[in-house]
Amino acid sequence: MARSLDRLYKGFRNLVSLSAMWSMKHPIYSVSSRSPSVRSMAVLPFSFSKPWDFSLPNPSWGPEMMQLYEHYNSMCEVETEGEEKQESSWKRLPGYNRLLKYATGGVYLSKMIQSKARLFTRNIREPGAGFEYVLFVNIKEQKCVCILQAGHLLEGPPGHVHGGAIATMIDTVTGCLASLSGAAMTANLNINYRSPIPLGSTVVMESFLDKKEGRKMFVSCKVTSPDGTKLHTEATALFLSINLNHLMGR
Ligand SMILES: CCCCCCCCCC(=O)SCCNC(=O)CCNC(=O)[C@H](O)C(C)(C)COP(=O)(O)OP(=O)(O)OC[C@H]1O[C@@H](n2cnc3c(N)ncnc32)[C@H](O)[C@@H]1OP(=O)(O)O
Repeated sequence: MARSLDRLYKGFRNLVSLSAMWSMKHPIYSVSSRSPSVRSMAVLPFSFSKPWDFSLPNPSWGPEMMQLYEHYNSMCEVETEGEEKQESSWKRLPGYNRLLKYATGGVYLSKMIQSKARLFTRNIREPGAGFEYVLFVNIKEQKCVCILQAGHLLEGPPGHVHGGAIATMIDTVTGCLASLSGAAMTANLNINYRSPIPLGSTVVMESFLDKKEGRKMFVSCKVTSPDGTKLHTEATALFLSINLNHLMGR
């Protein structure tokens, strides 16, 4: 089991480099089926034989979501300086509803639960209904950007996004950043909600690694309107890198 978890995090790191390859060749939803690390990392939300990459555009994405996706996706392309080509430090992270085909987890999980487990933010099948998002990371700058379009199933106050849904996404974005160099868990998350997010709207979530002290990673996150003029939410988080046995209840 510990080995499987290790594969999960290695796989997550692989995704960073794989995503660049995919973004260059997608028709929408196409995913290389040749990579064994990808095949082993996801189960299907639908009856397709390939893992479904939720981070690629679908018809529910509005113009702002598409525009921002294209903006950041174009930054992931290979940069050319004169004759020289160099890999961009931006990568799009593919998004699956499962990180491993066969879940691993605490020793208390039954096989039945494990087989049904799904990533919280990727378990709504109807396009546009829940969390529509795509993550981009800049490894050099230790920065993560998420473009989020919040669907109608995320309602909290009438017509606006639930604070828990916003917290979920902040945890996801900061968590991705903190996990780039290995397994990490949220120890602390502080959120200031500054202005409500209308349902159906698109927001930009930017996360930075502020400080690293041993196992501790201090990460901040800001949620704004696409043009950056409206601040919706601010957060700081503490992540602790963990030994994978920690998740095995040992
Ligand atoms: C790749 C997929 C992308 C998806 C991303 C999704 C990301 C989602 C991330 C999550 O949601 S994780 C789930 C929510 N988090 C948890 O369930 C964590 C539950 N808590 C724990 O498991 C442990 O408390 C934890 C691993 C966080 C820390 O336990 P440890 O035993 O490893 O640490 P320890 O208690 O020894 O503390 C180590 C240091 O951290 C400090 N510390 C620990 N918890 C703290 C806290 N809450 N606030 C401030 N400091 C804290 C602690 O004081 C100490 O400081 P010093 O070294 O300076 O003495």
